Amino acid sequence: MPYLALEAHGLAHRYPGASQPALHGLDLTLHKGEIFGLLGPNGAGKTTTISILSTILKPDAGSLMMNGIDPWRHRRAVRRIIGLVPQEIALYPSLTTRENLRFFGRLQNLRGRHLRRRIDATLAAVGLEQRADQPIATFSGGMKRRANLAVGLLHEPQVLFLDEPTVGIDPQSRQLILEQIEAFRNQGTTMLYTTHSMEEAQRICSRVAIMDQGRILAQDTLDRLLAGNPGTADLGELFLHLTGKALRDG
Ligand SMILES: Nc1ncnc2c1ncn2[C@@H]1O[C@H](COP(=O)(O)OP(=O)(O)OP(=O)(O)O)[C@@H](O)[C@H]1O
Repeated sequence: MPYLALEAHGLAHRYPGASQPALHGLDLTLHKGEIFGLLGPNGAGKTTTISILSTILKPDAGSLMMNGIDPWRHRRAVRRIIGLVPQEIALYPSLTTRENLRFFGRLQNLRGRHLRRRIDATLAAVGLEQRADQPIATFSGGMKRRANLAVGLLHEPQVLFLDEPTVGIDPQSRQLILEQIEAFRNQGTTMLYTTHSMEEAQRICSRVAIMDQGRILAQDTLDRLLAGNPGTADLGELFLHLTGKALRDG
């Protein structure tokens, strides 16, 4: 039985004023050192799940353990070991990459020489050393995505949540980000990754969950999911079979 980096049971959430819950009793496990793909059409509940797992949003019901720690009782300790790369670019456009990293690093209580070392290491990890002192506003979409990724890595999280980190970028930047994500996995980082791309999920994820309308419909290795659903040749067909929708509908 692999060591679990994260264990969630029965997570439920309804946004104020919404007629339907965004999540209905979701169960999810992350094995230490794996890339886990969370797939679903628009509105399935992927971002809501990530918001709860990264302790930004409190669920109405359910339990969550992260590396054996209850994040609701020990939020500060848990926030030291998790990182979040949000779907929206969350950077100050008029500041340089280095200035953004310094600002967010201080928010994470990194200081002095350690912060400077982490900024240099993170800039190298995302391939932005040469652009470190240029304002984010001058960057291409792919470079902004890489800078966004850098912020999530600054404090060397053990568990990293990535919400569509390759959305809307050119194939070269996408390739670079996927290679970086695989490199973090090789260094032992556990990752939960949301995407609309079946090619990406097939390439980098050891296990996937397919969700729709706030529910997980299936969760396993790709091989076992395909074996358990005869007649489905790949992830796209499995997704269509389970949800009645094409994977990329947005
Ligand atoms: N702040 C909010 N207030 C009210 N409803 C919300 C809010 N955020 C999300 N929702 C609703 O909750 C449901 C799940 O949304 P969520 O953003 O988690 O889906 P998603 O799978 O991440 O979608 P996408 O692929 O479009 O990012 C949707 O019906 C959405 O309209």
